[in-house]
Amino acid sequence: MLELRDVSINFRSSPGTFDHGVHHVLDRVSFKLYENETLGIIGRNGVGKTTMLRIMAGILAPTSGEVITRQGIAASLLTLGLGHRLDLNGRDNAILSAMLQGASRSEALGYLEEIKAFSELGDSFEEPVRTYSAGMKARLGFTTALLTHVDVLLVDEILSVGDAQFRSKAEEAMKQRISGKQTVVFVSHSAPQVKDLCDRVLWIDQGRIRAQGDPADTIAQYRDSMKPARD
Ligand SMILES: Nc1ncnc2c1ncn2[C@@H]1O[C@H](COP(=O)(O)OP(=O)(O)OP(=O)(O)O)[C@@H](O)[C@H]1O
Repeated sequence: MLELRDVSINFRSSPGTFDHGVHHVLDRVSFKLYENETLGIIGRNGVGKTTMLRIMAGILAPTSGEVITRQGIAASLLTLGLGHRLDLNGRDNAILSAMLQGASRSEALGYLEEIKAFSELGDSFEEPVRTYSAGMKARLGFTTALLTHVDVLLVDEILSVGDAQFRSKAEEAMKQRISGKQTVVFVSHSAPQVKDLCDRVLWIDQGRIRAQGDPADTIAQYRDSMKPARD
């Protein structure tokens, strides 16, 4: 339902750096995302996992290559720490985020009570988001994205925040969503979460797909690559 074909992306870095001001992040990456699958993306810090999600969401355009989506498919990026208007309260932020993820205004209003209940924000739901702690913002962001319906859910490291109680509730809700008819791309540094939630895993290294396939096998290869070499 979504395909990356020979996608490369370069960012401009400060002039005078060793790479002459151009930072090559993804280098001719190709893969297909199939309907209803949960695809995990793993790799070291800074290899381009978030960048890949942003390309799939249509937020970033690749330098070269194509992103092919079936007509009418909406992909939405579920990420934390972005997208809140600090002057607005939780309720208005939830409406705004739901609409940015493709919901109509009436659909967004229809999700509100469920978002308020799941996020456990209580009266704070009516308070400006600038008064929220990081964990409260995370609850609001996660819940809004979770309860808004999208064709492809792109999940960036969101199951690693919040307190232990909310984290396990969030993970459970995500599992239920994944086991239903939902196509998901999941970026995480947590091997147990990736093994538990994903059907297939891509390992990104030095701009390319280094390995892909069964989650346990791919994670094992990734881990082996990080072991210090012995002579
Ligand atoms: N808008 C941008 N401008 C310049 N460089 C960028 C931009 N966005 C990302 N980068 C660079 O691209 C590289 C990949 O970043 P990205 O956030 O995709 O990595 P990641 O694999 O998700 O990392 P992490 O595991 O640490 O979250 C990094 O070196 C980052 O500095």
